[in-house]
Amino acid sequence: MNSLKELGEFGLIDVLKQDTINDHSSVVVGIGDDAAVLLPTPKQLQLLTTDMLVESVHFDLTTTTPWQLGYKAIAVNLSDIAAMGGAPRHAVVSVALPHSTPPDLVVNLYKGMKEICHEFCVNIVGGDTVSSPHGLVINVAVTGEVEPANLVRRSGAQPGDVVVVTGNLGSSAAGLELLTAGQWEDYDFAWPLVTAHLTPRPQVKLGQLVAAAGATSMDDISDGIASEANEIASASQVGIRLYAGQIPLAAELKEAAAKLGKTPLDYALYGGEDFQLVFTMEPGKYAALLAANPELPVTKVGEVVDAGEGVTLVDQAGQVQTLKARGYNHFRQED
Ligand SMILES: Nc1ncnc2c1ncn2[C@@H]1O[C@H](COP(=O)(O)OP(=O)(O)OP(=O)(O)O)[C@@H](O)[C@H]1O
Ligand SMILES: Cc1ncc(C[n+]2csc(CCOP(=O)(O)O)c2C)c(N)n1
Ligand SMILES: [Mg+2]
Ligand SMILES: [Mg+2]
Ligand SMILES: [Mg+2]
Repeated sequence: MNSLKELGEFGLIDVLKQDTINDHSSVVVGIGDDAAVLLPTPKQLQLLTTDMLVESVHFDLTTTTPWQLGYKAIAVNLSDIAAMGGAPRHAVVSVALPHSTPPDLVVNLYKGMKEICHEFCVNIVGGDTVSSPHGLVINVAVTGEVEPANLVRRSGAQPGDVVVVTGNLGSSAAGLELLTAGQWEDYDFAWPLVTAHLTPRPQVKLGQLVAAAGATSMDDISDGIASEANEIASASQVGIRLYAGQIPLAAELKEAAAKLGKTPLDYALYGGEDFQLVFTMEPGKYAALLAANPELPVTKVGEVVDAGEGVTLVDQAGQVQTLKARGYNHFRQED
């Protein structure tokens, strides 16, 4: 397998299609026909989402292995299914490959995808393979299922609800900066941050759990909590008040931020790509959720308030400032 030219489009697909089905019971036809044929679970709502990763915009092949890229391409999509309270089921994967791409790179890309698909019982049931004149592009679309009663949208937050996040925030953005700066291997604190950036774990189990526990709105944190809080506030027609001192930060992020000359909060609020979840819930239900699951990796970071208050951040000194949606934006560099 020396080059894509020798292998050809169809030779490559033949290699890639091995070990792509993890739940045979829901796939009638997988890779190999004009369309996949799937058996949905009766009475479940179908979810469908897609996210694309573009070389130099979302990843740099000098700091990301093909395996890690494959893992992340699926993870970012599973994260959107998690944010609806659903279980992921099937994926289609499209790749645009420069002519010079070594076939091994594509095989390793698929190994990373197959690993996370196996972990979350997702089937790769199709895709598309094309050539690209400039850089590698990978687009994934994923289906999921959710019981109608457990569906969580961005639009259900109510004044009085608590605002809660899973995991820690800001690690991924700091990891990206360490990767870009190079020589991150010299620092003990770098590994968990770099890992958070390269191979984020989608919070599928937690998403389903908090959905069943009565979350009123939910979003995954792809562009930064400042951006997602504004999205929930606008979809729900409410205000949101976040407390800077309550945002969960990894100990390693604090060390890295000191080294990189920024505050950890900058990464946490605006960094993006954490792929944690932010959700809102009536306080009594949140207390019951914590009582039943004392070890749950969740942190209350704020409250839902009336729309008139807008989206604000209360700093450690009690000062209130407007929290702008200053997360990652592909076309705009916000202030
Ligand atoms: N080119 C497009 N055509 C149609 N719908 C789109 C397009 N781009 C985005 N959308 C839709 O707009 C909404 C917001 O998309 P967005 O990509 O911001 O959400 P997300 O996937 O949760 O975030 P991220 O891409 O940062 O992970 C979604 O409903 C998405 O399906
Ligand atoms: C090489 C390189 N440069 C910059 C970034 C940062 N970055 C790219 S997209 C994005 C937000 C989510 O994207 P989307 O809204 O498309 O899902 C972020 C924070 C990166 N990961 N790699
Ligand atoms: Mg998207
Ligand atoms: Mg999302
Ligand atoms: Mg997304």
